[in-house]
Amino acid sequence: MEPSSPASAGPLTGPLAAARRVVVKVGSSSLTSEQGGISERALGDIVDALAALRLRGAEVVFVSSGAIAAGLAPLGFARRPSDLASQQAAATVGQGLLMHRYAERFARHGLVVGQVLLTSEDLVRRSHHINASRALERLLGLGAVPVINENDAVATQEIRVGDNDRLAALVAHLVKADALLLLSDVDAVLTRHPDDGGVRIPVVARESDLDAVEASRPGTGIGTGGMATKIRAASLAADSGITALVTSARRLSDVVRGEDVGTLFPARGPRQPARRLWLAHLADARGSMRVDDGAARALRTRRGSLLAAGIISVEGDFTAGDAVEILDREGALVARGMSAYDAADVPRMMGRSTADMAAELGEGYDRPVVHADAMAVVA
Ligand SMILES: Nc1ncnc2c1ncn2[C@@H]1O[C@H](COP(=O)(O)OP(=O)(O)O)[C@@H](O)[C@H]1O
Ligand SMILES: N[C@@H](CCC(=O)OP(=O)(O)O)C(=O)O
Repeated sequence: MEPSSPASAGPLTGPLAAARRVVVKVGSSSLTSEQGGISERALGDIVDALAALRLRGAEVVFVSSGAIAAGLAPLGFARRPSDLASQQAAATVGQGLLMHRYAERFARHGLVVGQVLLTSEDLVRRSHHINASRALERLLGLGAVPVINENDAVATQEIRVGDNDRLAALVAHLVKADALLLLSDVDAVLTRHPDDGGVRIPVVARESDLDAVEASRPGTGIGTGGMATKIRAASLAADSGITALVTSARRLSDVVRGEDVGTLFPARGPRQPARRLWLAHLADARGSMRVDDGAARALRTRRGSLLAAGIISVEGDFTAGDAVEILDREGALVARGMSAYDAADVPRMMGRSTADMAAELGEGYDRPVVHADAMAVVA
């Protein structure tokens, strides 16, 4: 079948209007049946809707869960095992099956897919981050649809992102997407679980719009995070300048047509630099510094740099360039940032002005301990 041209499909409208690049994440619950196994029909509908999105001129990056769920039945598991090794085994089988189906179905629209399996290391380490981004850019440049999942077969507990909603938000940032769609088996974020009579929240413009939302009850047991991980991921995207929409996979074609469905998290503020997002959401803090009230205020209200004069104690064994947590007197997190000095250097700098430090400690001690550009202040 020949695909129709983008022009004939018409431009995107609604929340996706003007979106040049869209990350779409589909959860396991939308791809597999409760008995396990891939639902051919659901998968086919999703791929057709993604192809329609492409034909309307948007580049599509597809984050697909479902590897573990799709691998259960072939390996004889009656339900999702709780141990990591069995989940890894199921994922190796299921991921192959899923990719086979995707390649086949996208080909009907003249589209080629490329599998990209990531671990948190690929996103956390800045050098890997750049590698992943380069590969994805090239794939998109060649007109292919990247199909992304966590590399479950090798992702141990320590290096696991663990939930694909978060993975999708991080990927959206990585590829500088304009929009993120999180698709599940429920049409929107509701005030509470659908079985408890939840009603749709159409827009989350600020955190307080979620005050009345109860999202802790899990879904079917096929997916992992429930609504809570979607809310966190959509908020992460919106905070870093990417509009997010939470709806069901069934409504994807309505979204592509510009209909008012799901829960929209409009982008709040400008796109964040990669380093700040890394610090805020990914970096593994190697230590902490407690600061006095004046320094905590300067960071929180003026987004200033952390000077040695405001530091009252230091903990951990970090070296210059490591991420550290900056805590106020009471121990509440103020910011995360990259220390310009080793932990061992900080005690003799504490309480001194930058000018004194340079005069008394010599060359190399004339910089703030954490520069504002290398810091993400916690909202
Ligand atoms: N406030 C809520 N609004 C919508 N769904 C909710 C809410 N609280 C809990 N849920 C449950 O979360 C489920 C979606 O999460 P999950 O099953 O993990 O999906 P996925 O596999 O798509 O990631 C819904 O099917 C629903 O049962
Ligand atoms: N990487 C795992 C999915 C993890 C996950 O977050 O699942 P889901 O809640 O269905 O999006 C898999 O492919 O099975």
